[in-house]
Amino acid sequence: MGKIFYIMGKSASGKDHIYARLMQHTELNLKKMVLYTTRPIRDGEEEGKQYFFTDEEKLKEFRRKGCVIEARSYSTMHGIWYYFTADDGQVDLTQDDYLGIGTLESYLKLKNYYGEDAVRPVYIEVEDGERLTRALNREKEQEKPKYEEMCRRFLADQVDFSEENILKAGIWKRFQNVELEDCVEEIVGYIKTQ
Ligand SMILES: Nc1ncnc2c1ncn2[C@@H]1O[C@H](COP(=O)(O)OP(=O)(O)OP(=O)(O)O)[C@@H](O)[C@H]1O
Repeated sequence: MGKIFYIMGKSASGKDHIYARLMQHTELNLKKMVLYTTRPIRDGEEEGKQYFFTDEEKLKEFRRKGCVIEARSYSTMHGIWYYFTADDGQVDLTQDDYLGIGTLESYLKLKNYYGEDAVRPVYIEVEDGERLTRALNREKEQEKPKYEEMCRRFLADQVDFSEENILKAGIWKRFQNVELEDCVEEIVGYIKTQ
């Protein structure tokens, strides 16, 4: 039976970078599990790579078909952004292992949908000051930096990823992203034992 390795962590903890590095470890044979979002694409992102960039109409269509596994919305400085996971035929756990990225809430919904044993958490942590520095540096490189949105997410994450919520989700293992390569190696070791 295949597993879904699900990367979680606060904003700018390095999820996208870790995801990309794990996909390069071809010996793990992980397939992509790509979420949908209605947020605008950022410079450097590609359709179907970080997300499927879509609109609310598509979300409604998936809802009508009954294949939305989880959906969440954020009231941002730029309007409401939706993120959702749909059972769109991507995942076949009889065949493969998958790698996904999400929130604590979506992790719980995935476990509910695919079964407790099918979903394994990969929780990434970075010291807050360092993480804010990384977030700011990343934002500065954008053509149109969204500093207010960056701050909103930083504050919202402190609530969404509170210690209480992490423990409630049953997450006991955390991977520290100090040096990216060391962190990736540790996760590779963990995946191989699952
Ligand atoms: N170990 C590291 N050392 C230094 N910088 C890092 C490290 N890991 C990631 N970064 C940098 O931190 C920034 C955030 O990384 P990334 O975009 O992967 O985070 P994320 O968790 O996917 O963020 P978000 O949830 O906000 O999209 C990037 O600019 C990346 O280059």
